[in-house]
Amino acid sequence: LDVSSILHGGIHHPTLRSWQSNGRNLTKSMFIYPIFISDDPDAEEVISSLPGQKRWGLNKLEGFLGPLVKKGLKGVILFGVPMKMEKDARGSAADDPSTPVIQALHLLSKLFPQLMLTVDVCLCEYTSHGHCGILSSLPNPGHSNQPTIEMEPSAQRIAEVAVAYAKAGAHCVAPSDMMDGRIRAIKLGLMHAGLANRCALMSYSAKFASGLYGPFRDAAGSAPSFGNRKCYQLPPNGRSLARRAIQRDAREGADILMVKPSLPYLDIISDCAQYAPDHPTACYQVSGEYAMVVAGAEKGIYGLKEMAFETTESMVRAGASIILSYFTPQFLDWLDEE
Ligand SMILES: NCC[C@H](CC(=O)O)[C@@H](CN)CCC(=O)O
Ligand SMILES: [Zn+2]
Repeated sequence: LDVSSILHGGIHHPTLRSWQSNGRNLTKSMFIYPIFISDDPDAEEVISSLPGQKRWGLNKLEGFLGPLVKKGLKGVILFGVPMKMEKDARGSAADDPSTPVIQALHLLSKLFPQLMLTVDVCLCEYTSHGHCGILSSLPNPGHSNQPTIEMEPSAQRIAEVAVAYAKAGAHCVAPSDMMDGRIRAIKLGLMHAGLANRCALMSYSAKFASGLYGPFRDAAGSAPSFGNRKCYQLPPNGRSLARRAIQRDAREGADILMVKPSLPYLDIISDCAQYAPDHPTACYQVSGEYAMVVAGAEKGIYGLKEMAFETTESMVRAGASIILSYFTPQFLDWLDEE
C-alpha cells in the first residue's frame, strides 16, 4: 500500500463520515410539503396512488398541520383540488374567491403565521380541457390531437391567478404551467399590484414532460382531457433547452429556480446551480418518484428511510437547497433522530 492509497482512516467513525458531506446536509427548513386542498370543507380523503397523502378540507387543516408545524415544518405548497367547482376553458375557478387555495391562504396565515405559504399556479386543475394554459380553437399544425396554446392570453391568465393568490396572502407563487413568458408577466403583475416586495416568485423553470406525474394527476384530477403536455413541458433529453429556460426565468424576475422531476434530472439540478449561481435552486421530488421509493421499500428492495435520504441527499449534492417532497412529514421526525 502507498501512503496516498489510504482513505478508510477518514471514514471509520460516524462523525468523520458526516464531515465528508462538504457541509451540504439536509435540514428541516429545506423542505416544502406539497398538500392538496379539497373544496369539501370536511374532506380527509386518502389518495390511493400517493401512499400516506390525503386531500384535505379547510376544517381539517389545523389538525393536520398543527403537529407538523410543532415538529418544525417551515413551508407548504398548496394545490387546489376543486371536486365540485365548474371547470371552463380559462380555468375561472383558479382565482374565484371561493376556490380552495384562496380559502386556505386566509385560514393558514391566521392559524400558522410563521409557516411559509407557497401556492402552485396553474390552470390544469381548473380547466375543462385539463391543459395548463389557454387553448386556441385552431388545431395544432403539427399534431391533430395536441393542444395549440394561446401564448399571450396564457401568460396573462397565469399572472392574473398568481396576483390573486398574492393578494390572498401567499408568501410565494410557483407557476408550474410552463407557458412562455409567464415569469415576466407574473412579476409585472405583482409590481402593478404593489406586491412584488412581499411575494416571492419560484419558477418551475426546468420542468420536463415526465412519466412521473401520474399519482399527482390522480390526486388533483388534473390530467389533460386530450393529447399531452409535450408541446409545453421540456423534452426529457433537452439539457441545453433546460439551461435556456433557467436563464430566461432568472432574467424575467424569478427569485428561485426549480427543476422537476428530480432524481432522473440531477444533471439539470447541477446545471441550474452552475448557470444561475445567484438564485437558490429548488427541486421537486414528484409524486411518481415518491411512489417509486415507497414501492421499492414495500417490496423489500431497501429501507424506506435509507432510500428517502439517499435520493434527497443526491439532490442536495447536485446543488438543490430547497426540496419539495411528500416525505417532508417523515423528515421532520428522521432529522430529529440524526
Ligand atoms: N401543473 C402541472 C402539474 C404537475 C405535473 C403535471 O401534471 O404535468 C405537477 C404539479 N406541479 C405534478 C407534481 C407531482 O407529480 O408531484
Ligand atoms: Zn398545470
